[in-house]
Amino acid sequence: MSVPFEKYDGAGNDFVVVDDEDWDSAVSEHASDGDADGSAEDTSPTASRAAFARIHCDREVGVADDGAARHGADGVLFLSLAEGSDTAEVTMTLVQPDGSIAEMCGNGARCVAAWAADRSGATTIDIDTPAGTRRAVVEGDEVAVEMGEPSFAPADVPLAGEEPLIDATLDELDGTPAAGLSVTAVNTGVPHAVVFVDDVDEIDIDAVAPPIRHAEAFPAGTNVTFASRTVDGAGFRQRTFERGVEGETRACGTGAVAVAAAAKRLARLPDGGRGDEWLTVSPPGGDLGVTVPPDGPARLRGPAEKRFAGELPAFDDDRIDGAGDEQ
Ligand SMILES: N[C@H](CCC[C@H](N)C(=O)O)C(=O)O
Repeated sequence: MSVPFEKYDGAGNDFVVVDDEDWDSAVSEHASDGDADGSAEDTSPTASRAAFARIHCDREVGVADDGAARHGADGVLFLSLAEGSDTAEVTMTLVQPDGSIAEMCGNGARCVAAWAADRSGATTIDIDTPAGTRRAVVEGDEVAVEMGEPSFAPADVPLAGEEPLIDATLDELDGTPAAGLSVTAVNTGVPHAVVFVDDVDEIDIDAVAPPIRHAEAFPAGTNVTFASRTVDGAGFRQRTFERGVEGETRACGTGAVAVAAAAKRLARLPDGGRGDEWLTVSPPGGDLGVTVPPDGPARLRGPAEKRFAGELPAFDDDRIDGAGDEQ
């Protein structure tokens, strides 16, 4: 039983894209064919989606690009497209490599818009996410997407404490590789702990990020985004250790917005900016543009490209069951 997919990426943050209709017919065929072992996990779409994501996002043995140079993905985008007259509407569900569902994904949303434009010809796309509906506009090979208003409120991030974390050190990090680092906690659709450093290239992210990612200060966990000013001072370099990927990604859209929002809150924007100018934030995978205006939603802009298409086993029971059992 296989399911068609397309591989997209936004500045190297890459996703397997599956149309919900294709997934649902694979699920119902699988159940009716009696392939299912009869357990709820085997045919329940949610559990099966998690198992599908675990297997095909794996960086060692997951989906391979044409040259098999790179395996896996930063998540699976399950999409449902409704076409209007000159706009399109897409319901987006991002299942991450650990099987978790993320409330929002900035680069994923931009890839969703490119996918919808490729299918419908529309250039304005409304994307329904668990974090709310976000409007995207496709402009050539770039996509700009509204990202809502960043929030530092403890209830929004969310935080365990009553006070916002603004350039704050966490006692619980003492004795860990993250000891002494200051974090600024902001929700840009998902939680981010932003850490400004002198040079992001000097960070041992796999050692320093996990103590913050799992800190008790963040009851829902958090993504960990490091930022340093570019040499010319006009923008920021960015590196993000992502919750749900449990590792560094080549780009993170909500992370780029978090850098701009935290820089604005800490009066670190270039030339004392108010945030309504486009700010370049540069993760390893490519440049992103961000605005964080005083009176409206943040916006994220950058490339979103289709790389290749194919078919993947949806319910290869020998492999999926194993993955499902790990839950
Ligand atoms: N890992 C994130 C979701 C994906 C965010 C990132 N890929 C982006 O482009 O915003 C989380 O679980 O909060």
